[in-house]
Amino acid sequence: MKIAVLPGDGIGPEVTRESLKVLDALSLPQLTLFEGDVGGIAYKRHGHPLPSETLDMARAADAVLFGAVGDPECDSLPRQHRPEQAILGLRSELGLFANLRPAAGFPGLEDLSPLKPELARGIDLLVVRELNGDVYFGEKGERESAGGREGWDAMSYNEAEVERIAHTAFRAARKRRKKLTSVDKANVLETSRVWREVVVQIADQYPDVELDHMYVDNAAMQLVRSPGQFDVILTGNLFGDILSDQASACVGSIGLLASASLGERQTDLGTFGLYEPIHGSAPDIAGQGKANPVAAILSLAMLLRHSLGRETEAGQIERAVANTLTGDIRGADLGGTATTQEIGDAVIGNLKSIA
Ligand SMILES: NC(=O)C1=CN([C@@H]2O[C@H](COP(=O)(O)OP(=O)(O)OC[C@H]3O[C@@H](n4cnc5c(N)ncnc54)[C@H](O)[C@@H]3O)[C@@H](O)[C@H]2O)C=CC1
Ligand SMILES: CC(C)CC(=O)C(=O)O
Ligand SMILES: [Mg+2]
Repeated sequence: MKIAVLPGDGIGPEVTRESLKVLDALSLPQLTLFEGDVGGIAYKRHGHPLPSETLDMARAADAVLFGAVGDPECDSLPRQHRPEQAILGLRSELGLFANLRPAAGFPGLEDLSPLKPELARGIDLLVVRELNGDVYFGEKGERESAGGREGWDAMSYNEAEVERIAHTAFRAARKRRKKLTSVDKANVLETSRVWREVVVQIADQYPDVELDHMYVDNAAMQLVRSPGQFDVILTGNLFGDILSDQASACVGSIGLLASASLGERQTDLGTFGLYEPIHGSAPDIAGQGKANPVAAILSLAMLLRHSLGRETEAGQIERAVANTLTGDIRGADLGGTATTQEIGDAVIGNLKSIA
């Protein structure tokens, strides 16, 4: 079992450290970890945010454990050298087109959600976000216009791209409550019109899954008005990025939500994938011990489940996190005073009493 560990920038190394402590506590046999530079730190050390050694290391592994990238000191670099290009590059180079972002209310945290407790309690959804296309990967540039410099980014989805992510979402819905909401902006965007037509075609193969469609503006509103109505949300790269951050706040904090980015490659152990918290490098709290490591620790659980075939250990970590959150160990994001390290230690303590 080979895991490439890419901690990255800001709070990335801080939360990844806690995940690695949890992994260590599991004492899994035949596990080899490789650590690589990625993001702003990689640019500063190697002149590129995604050095070829890092990409090769990720390719050679069974799974990638990723922290976060992003560094204010790099914000004015040309786009190809910005830290964010590293995560975009990993997603596209590794063919990771399906981003799974589960969001479920944690018992004991209902009062910490900005929503009413009864609404927060009802959240149990999965955002299935397409990760290799959309406006993030379209042509982009700057040109002269009558109004001065004009920035532009092309948005597009082709049928094949929509088909494969739609299959992922329908299959996920089958294992859950069998309800799929496809979120688009088909009343305005050609990209979304093709998206919706393809999703409708694919739905024929999943008659047991109830499909509905929602415009993204309405979806953003419904997510705070009545989040319990959602089971699986299928959407594109941009809308999925935004809606999943919003879902995290509904649950209580962006420091709680994990993600798996999967493609088609199978290994002897499972599906190759990259696992990361949904949050970024949070430079505003980096180096202060204020980062909540739960999202990173739950990302490790997803890694064990999807890429290493370790469902038992994944479930144990999830239970240990849930038990920790029902206790009184809370980080600053949840109104408490526990440090990143203290939260990680508490999860390990709970894990030891479960495993
Ligand atoms: N996958 C990645 O590596 C991502 C990288 N970024 C990058 O991260 C940098 C910062 O971006 P932001 O828009 O500020 O998003 P962010 O997700 O880093 O932070 C947003 C807010 O949430 C808080 N926060 C985030 N994670 C937290 C945690 N684990 N515990 C407690 N509080 C937490 C931060 O302190 C901040 O106030 C940028 O350079 C951005 O491009 C942003 C999103 C994803
Ligand atoms: C940093 C961006 C490239 C993407 C992002 O915000 C995300 O994937 O959540
Ligand atoms: Mg994001």
